[in-house]
Formats: sequence, C-alpha cells, structure tokens
Amino acid sequence: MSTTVETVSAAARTAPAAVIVAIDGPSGTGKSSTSKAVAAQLGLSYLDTGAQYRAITWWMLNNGIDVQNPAEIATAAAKPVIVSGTDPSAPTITVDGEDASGPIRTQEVTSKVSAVSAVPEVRALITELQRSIAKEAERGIVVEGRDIGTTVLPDADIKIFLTASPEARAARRSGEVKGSDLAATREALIKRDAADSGRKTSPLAKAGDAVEVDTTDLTLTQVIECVVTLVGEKQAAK
Ligand SMILES: Nc1ncnc2c1ncn2[C@@H]1O[C@H](COP(=O)(O)OP(=O)(O)O)[C@@H](O)[C@H]1O
Ligand SMILES: Nc1ccn([C@@H]2O[C@H](COP(=O)(O)OP(=O)(O)O)[C@@H](O)[C@H]2O)c(=O)n1
Repeated sequence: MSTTVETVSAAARTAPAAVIVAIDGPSGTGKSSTSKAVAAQLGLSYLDTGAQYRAITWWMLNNGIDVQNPAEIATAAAKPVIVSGTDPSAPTITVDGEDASGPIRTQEVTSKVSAVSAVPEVRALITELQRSIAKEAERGIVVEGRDIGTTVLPDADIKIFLTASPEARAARRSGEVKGSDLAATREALIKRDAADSGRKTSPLAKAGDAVEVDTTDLTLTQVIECVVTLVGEKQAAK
C-alpha cells in the first residue's frame, strides 16, 4: 500500500506540470498559425476557440435560426454538439458528428459569427466546453481566441496578446483567398474587430497580465520563436 503511494507521489514529482498558454488578439494577427506551431513544438494540445464560435454559427444558419435575434439564438444554443480535436498537427471540429472544418470558413459564417458570439448564453456554453477541454489536456494546451486570458482561463501560465496593423492583417487575410479585394477585406476586419471589442460579454481585450506582441513587421517564424521563448521562461520560473 505504502509502495503505491510512494510510486504515485514520485511520479507526480517528476512529471512536468501541465502548461496553459492563452493567445488572444484580433483577426489576422497570427493566432492560429502561431498557436499550432508552438503547441506542436512543445508537445501541447491546441484549441481554436474561434472555430467553435464559427461552428455554432454554422449550425444556427443551417437550422433556420434568425442570427439577428439574440433570444432565438439563446434558446437554440445548447442544441448542437460541438467536438474539437486538439492535435495541433491535425485539429478537427465536428457539429453533431459532421465535419465542419470547411463550411465554418465561408464568407457567410465569417460575416455572421460576431452576432452569434455576442449572445451571453452562447458564450457561457462555449466557455464551459473550453474549460473542460483545457482541464483534460494532460501535458497542457495552447488556447487561442479573444477572451481566453481575460475570461476563459484567467489563471493561464502565460498570456500573449497578438496585434498587427489593419493593413498587415488585411494583406495576410486576402493573401489566403485568390482574387480577394484588399480594401473590402480590411473594412470587414475592422467591422468584426469593432463588434468583438464592443460586445458586453467577454469582449476582445488584452488581459492586464498579458504580453503584447506586435507582429506587423515580424515573420511568422519570429513570432513563434518569441512565444516559445516566453513559455520556456515561464516554465523555468515555475
Ligand atoms: N507574422 C506573420 N507574417 C506574415 N504572415 C503571417 C504572419 N502570421 C500569420 N501570417 C499569415 O496570415 C494569415 C492569418 O494568420 P492566422 O494565424 O490565421 O491569424 P489569426 O488566427 O489571428 O486570424 C495566414 O495566412 C498566416 O500564414
Ligand atoms: N474566444 C473567442 C474566439 C472567437 N470569437 C468569435 O469568433 C469569431 C471568429 O474567430 P476566429 O478566431 O475564427 O477568427 P479569425 O481570426 O480566424 O478570422 C470572432 O470574430 C469572434 O466573434 C469569440 O467571440 N471569442
């Protein structure tokens, strides 16, 4: 009996503590690319919380919910079953068992997601889901979004807030879509930032203890290196 207890406590002493990394910021600052790469390098899980808000929005649109009607959204919010796969080399997202990774990236979903994500009942459900995923990540997790450092995981070991100029962000985003209009992309980004920053419930915001990294003039590799270094410093200090 005492041997088991001793074995367990010895293992607990040697196992590295799970590390929780929160990465927030507006669209096009490099959250997804950075978070996936950092998680892969450090052997951590990865969660794209924007994909979850996109998934619930996609379900609302498919199920005839008026996405301009917060009461209708609130009533339906608990119906879809959203499951996120947290392997950074192959993240997945399903809604009621159906792969949603493609359809959640359409222009229609992108233009409606801020209205759905502003509804408090939606945020409460998705926040609970995010916390349970983070808790289950044995080695730790990189969670990216808008309110991770402020609301979802306020006790995260390290919080990063990525920024970049609207011009750089629009150029990055339109670089992903052939033939896209740079000015229209920029306007759409600014509109979504304003909606996400202006909502009442857990708006897009930098946590007081987050490290801000302006990625405008950095390469993606430089941003990844910067975050990996910051995480390493935190772990060393633990
Ligand atoms: N520092 C950077 N320099 C140039 N391009 C970048 C940089 N960071 C990300 N990108 C590119 O910009 C686009 C948006 O990045 P992404 O990680 O999806 O941002 P976010 O998740 O913040 O919306 C992607 O095509 C990505 O490859
Ligand atoms: N933690 C989060 C993450 C995303 N969101 C919402 O989900 C939308 C899509 O997030 P995203 O991260 O996929 O957006 P992109 O940065 O990839 O364009 C945001 O515009 C927010 O409305 C949120 O409210 N809270």
